Amino acid sequence: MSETNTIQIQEVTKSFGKKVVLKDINFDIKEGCIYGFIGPSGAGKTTLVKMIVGMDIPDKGFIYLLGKKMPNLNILQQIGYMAQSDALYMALTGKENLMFFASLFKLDKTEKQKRIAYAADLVNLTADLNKRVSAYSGGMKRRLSLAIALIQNPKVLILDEPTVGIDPELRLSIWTELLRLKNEEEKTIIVTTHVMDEAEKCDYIAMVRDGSFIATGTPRQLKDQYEVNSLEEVFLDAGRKVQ
Ligand SMILES: Nc1ncnc2c1ncn2[C@@H]1O[C@H](COP(=O)(O)OP(=O)(O)OP(=O)(O)O)[C@@H](O)[C@H]1O
Repeated sequence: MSETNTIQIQEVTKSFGKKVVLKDINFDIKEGCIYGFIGPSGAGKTTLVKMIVGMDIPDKGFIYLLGKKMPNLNILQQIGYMAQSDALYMALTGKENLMFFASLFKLDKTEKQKRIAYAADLVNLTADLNKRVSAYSGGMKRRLSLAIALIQNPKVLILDEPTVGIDPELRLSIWTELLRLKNEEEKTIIVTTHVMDEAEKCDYIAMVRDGSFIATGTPRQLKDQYEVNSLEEVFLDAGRKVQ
């Protein structure tokens, strides 16, 4: 693992109307590590990842990704983003969706074909690639969205609840692949999740509640610090302390 910061979040605050959704967040994300943003619905996870990707702008503070202040269109090729709701072309087939998104990036023809085959295989969609997306189940659409996030071989992967609606077997194989991408290709990965056993697989965790990071560290550090055996207990204890 390198010590380079791929993402720096500095004093980020964001409100919608009168509601402060993120309060003065400071956090560094190191290259080649998996980070989990864990927290209940409405905690502010999606708002934060959207600002990291550059789809929204902080009211106060800054986000730097690969040394560039976000938002920055020039580094979109380096960011694979999987949103919480699927943004797919329903009338097109899975393959056509992958081809469309691949065409947004600078990839030569052979590379494009290779990436499409790799991404489809990873999410177990190869056999269904010629079906229209309108005929896909919810889980298949999530899997296609994940394949799209990987299509241009980005350095940074930002995945908003990537395994919701995905069966346990495929969930496991997706995690195996995320760990491989980290270990062998030094990808930096952010995952938001409600699932504590997924949090255990992350190198670092930020527990988010009411717009603040209430606890951060490795899973081991957090359990030791709170003297408990599970991340669920850490989350509950950390939540009680800030009340
Ligand atoms: N565009 C918006 N306009 C107004 N309020 C918003 C907007 N986007 C998010 N919010 C509010 O900001 C808060 C944080 O939402 P966010 O989607 O970031 O939470 P989350 O932690 O990702 O939750 P979930 O796990 O349900 O996705 C919520 O109260 C939400 O209603």
